[in-house]
Amino acid sequence: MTTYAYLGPEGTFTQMALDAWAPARGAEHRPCGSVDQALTLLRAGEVDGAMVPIENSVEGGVSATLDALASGDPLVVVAEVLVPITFVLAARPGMPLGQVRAVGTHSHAWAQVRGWMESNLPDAVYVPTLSTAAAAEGLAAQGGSPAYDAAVCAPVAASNHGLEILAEGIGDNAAAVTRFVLVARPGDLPERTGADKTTLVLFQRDDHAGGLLELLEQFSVRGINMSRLESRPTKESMGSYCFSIDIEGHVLDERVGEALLGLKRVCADVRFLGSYPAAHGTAVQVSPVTTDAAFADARAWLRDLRTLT
Ligand SMILES: O=C(O)C(=O)Cc1ccccc1
Repeated sequence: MTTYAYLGPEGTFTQMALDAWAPARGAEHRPCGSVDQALTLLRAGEVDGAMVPIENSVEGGVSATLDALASGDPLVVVAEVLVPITFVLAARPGMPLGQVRAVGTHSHAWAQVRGWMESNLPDAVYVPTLSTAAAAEGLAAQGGSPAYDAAVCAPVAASNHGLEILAEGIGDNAAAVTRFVLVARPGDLPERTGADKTTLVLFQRDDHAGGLLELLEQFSVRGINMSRLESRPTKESMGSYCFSIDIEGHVLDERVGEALLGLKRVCADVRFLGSYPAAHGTAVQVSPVTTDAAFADARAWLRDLRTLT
């Protein structure tokens, strides 16, 4: 049976993403305490895949995931799942809202309920936890003096632990969506669907004027749209960054292959983090001058030139 690790414990949004992608009936789901733990199990060959959060429509990239994928033994994204996010504030039965002094949750959840907290619990202290469900679990398990009085979590995490809901729908943006990725060890490439994404991490050769432009023009001249661009410190020295990028297209698309060749020339390193079907399923718009056929025609023309002269 296929085994998947995920950011647990039970009741996380990550578990919802994994359930949506691979229902637990047909696969083993193994909860992990952190993104790093899930990826370590995967790298060690103890699980076949790992579901981890990568990006949120309100708070942006999940640094722990981006950094863990950018270094270490190579891993690749093989699928993405979008999950709409709804938060509740939950506490042990009998705790009134007015007595909540400290709130435990995941940093991305806290960032998404800041406005509600400011209006309703302006003096509440934030206590970070490794996931929203870990906050709910910790609250239920704690003895006499809990580190926090309430948890921001999914409704299912509150009910799993017999917590009472003090407020629901507390997210500042009702349309918030989090993007999760299923990561695997490099192996079979997901098939090309025409609605694909490719994830890359680019390391610059050196710091110079127009350096980022030089990387991005590799996409632009080949008609490739980017759907995410983030700079992350390489952790080597102050001011040293790599770029974590999602583009539209599959590594088997000619225009993507050509862009990768260009990047390989101008970058110190290019880390390929996979090509996989985009969750939205909408076919990538390709201009007539960047289709596979256009690249093949141009290559045939050059081949002829070289053999004729
Ligand atoms: O903590 C969770 O439940 C997670 O799955 C990570 C997360 C946290 C906040 C928003 C989306 C995902």
